Amino acid sequence: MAQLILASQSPRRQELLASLGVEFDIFAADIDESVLPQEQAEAYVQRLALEKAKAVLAAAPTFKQTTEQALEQSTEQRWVLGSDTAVVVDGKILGKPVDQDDFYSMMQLLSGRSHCVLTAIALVSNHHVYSDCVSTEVCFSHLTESQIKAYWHTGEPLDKAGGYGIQGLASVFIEQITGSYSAVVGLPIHQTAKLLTQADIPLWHGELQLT
Ligand SMILES: Cc1cn([C@H]2C[C@H](O)[C@@H](COP(=O)(O)OP(=O)(O)OP(=O)(O)O)O2)c(=O)[nH]c1=O
Repeated sequence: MAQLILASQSPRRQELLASLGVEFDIFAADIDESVLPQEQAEAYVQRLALEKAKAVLAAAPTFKQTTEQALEQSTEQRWVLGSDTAVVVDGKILGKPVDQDDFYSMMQLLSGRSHCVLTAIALVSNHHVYSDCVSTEVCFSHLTESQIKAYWHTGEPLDKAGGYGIQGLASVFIEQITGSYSAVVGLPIHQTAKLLTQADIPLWHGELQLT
């Protein structure tokens, strides 16, 4: 078993973390993602990233004891990385669209203007918590009804915050971004590398030292 666990079922996060050249296991967190009353967007994504990581850390001893190899490593410090992404427009937090109507309302809100994408990361062990939150501005072109309809029918929007994937077909609608592209996709590479370095987890299979 690896020293690091990614608490995510997102294939984007898995790819982005793998690009840092770290060994990790994957264990998806199952938590309630409801927004609390009066909760601000930044506090929301930070809370969820931490809750995902802590939920998996709490479950870790159970699956750690499932193999002999794992038992050998049970004294080693284990780290869990959790992350959460939300699209924020006019203070409104957009999660994943629940259906077509929800998706249409999201696209109408995002069309022809800028919005903010917040991604929080939390790296936790039994003794430490390292965290960060990255804000990126994304500007959408004006979207027509037929473009919104065509995009819905691609099947891409459903599992993505704000109902779009900057890395996918929606890239054609994006005029400009200011901030971190990888954070919009789901995991801010630079900031994640910094947290891993704080935790003494080597990058690029041990070939890179970030100071
Ligand atoms: C805005 C945007 C979001 N997304 C994705 C990233 C996340 O996977 C998803 C936001 O939902 P999250 O709840 O942050 O993540 P998730 O449920 O997909 O995965 P997990 O909680 O297991 O880590 O939206 C893109 O892929 N591209 C984009 O441009």
